[in-house]
Amino acid sequence: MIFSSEDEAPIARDLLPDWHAAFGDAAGRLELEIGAGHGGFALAYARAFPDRALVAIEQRKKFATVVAAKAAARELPNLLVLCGDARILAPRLFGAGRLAAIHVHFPDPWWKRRHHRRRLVDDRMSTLLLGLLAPGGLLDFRTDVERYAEEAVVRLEAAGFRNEAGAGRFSDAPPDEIPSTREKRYLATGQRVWRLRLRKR
Ligand SMILES: C[S@@+](CC[C@H](N)C(=O)[O-])C[C@H]1O[C@@H](n2cnc3c(N)ncnc32)[C@H](O)[C@@H]1O
Repeated sequence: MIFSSEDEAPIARDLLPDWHAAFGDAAGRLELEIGAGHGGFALAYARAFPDRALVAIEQRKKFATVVAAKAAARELPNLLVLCGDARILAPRLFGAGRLAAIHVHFPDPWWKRRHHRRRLVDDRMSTLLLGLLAPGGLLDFRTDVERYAEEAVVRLEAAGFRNEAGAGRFSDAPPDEIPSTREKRYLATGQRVWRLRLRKR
């Protein structure tokens, strides 16, 4: 597991992984999930879309190990589960404009003000996510925390994303949406989920 709040090490861009060697043709549509948790989304998404490749990063080793074992048992060659801090790993794994989509579902809200800097979607991360996406690429953000959703939409639009639903607005669930582990619970209880579907211009 990798922990670092500040990481200024130079990025060896010539050492980025060869995703075509790892995934074959599916690497033509390479996607990232950040904070895969128990893997409900990653496992179902990889099965539903065998022609897409998904890299799922989860910082908790226990979770990442279990999801990776399930991916192997279910024979999902288009899913790679990695353990570490996505803020540090992502720029070392993907070149600029390499990703077709990034999925961030129910990131930890870090309620206390002094913990806000640990929030996944801050200005630095917004710029990083935008840079990793190809033009037209999708940022699929879901949260159950209204305040986080309101802050994220402002921050991400300011970073340069185009909001599919219109500026400042949230999206409905697309009919073919694949729910994450946590989202399945909310679909059962009816608890509201705020969704952002944002595009790189
Ligand atoms: C509230 S859980 C949601 C899990 C899953 N996305 C879902 O919807 O069921 C948030 C997850 O993100 C992981 N996480 C938080 N920050 C992370 C980071 N910087 N890099 C990778 N994983 C992270 C946590 O360990 C946790 O498993």
